[in-house]
Amino acid sequence: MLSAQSLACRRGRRLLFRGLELRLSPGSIHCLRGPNGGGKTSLLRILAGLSRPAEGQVLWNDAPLDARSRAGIVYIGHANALKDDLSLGEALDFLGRLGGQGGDCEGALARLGLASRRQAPVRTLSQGQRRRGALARLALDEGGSAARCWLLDEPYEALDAASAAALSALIEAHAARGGAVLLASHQPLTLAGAREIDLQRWSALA
Ligand SMILES: Nc1ncnc2c1ncn2[C@@H]1O[C@H](COP(=O)(O)OP(=O)(O)OP(=O)(O)O)[C@@H](O)[C@H]1O
Repeated sequence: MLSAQSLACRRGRRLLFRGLELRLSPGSIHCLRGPNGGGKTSLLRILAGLSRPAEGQVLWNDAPLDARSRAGIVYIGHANALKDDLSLGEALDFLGRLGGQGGDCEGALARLGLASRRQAPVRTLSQGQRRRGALARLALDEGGSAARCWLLDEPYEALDAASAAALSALIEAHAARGGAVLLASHQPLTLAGAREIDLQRWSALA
């Protein structure tokens, strides 16, 4: 599905990693590990097509990633990207449309335990509720036909135990449907069939 060949990443004057090889196949779950500042966010952004690598390339089904194939990727970064002035339902609907996801917003919010907050302005939500709202985008994929690749940056941050369990269930179900998932996390995770990728293997930092 999504793969990387000989990737190198430079931030400012520092080379973070080089020679990175990666293959995210349908049905796979990978957990990206590495120390603070090691380049996990930088790698996810490169894989999502949001920034360019210093060397190497990102491939979608063995062809260079382009605007069309980027539609197959759902990237959820540190920022939740929910507009403060919209209601949660409107903000999710906007994000879903922008990402070419159809899906049922009401059902997606219910999956993350946010059904009762659908009309609430985003600005009135707690940190954990905003994170859950952003992650409800993943539930929009549930009825979709195309198996996408999810790139998630610290998705468990700020989640309570019930929401973390709901997220794990979404990730495992997505992989079972033939989707691929790469998530960066510092937390110990128990996701069925997940493999670890240690970014330090390609580190160029002294
Ligand atoms: N816009 C930028 N300009 C220059 N350097 C940057 C920029 N953004 C990030 N960096 C640097 O790149 C390095 C890697 O940052 P990145 O956010 O990818 O790490 P990370 O592994 O995700 O870290 P964390 O575990 O703390 O989230 C850090 O040293 C950071 O200071």
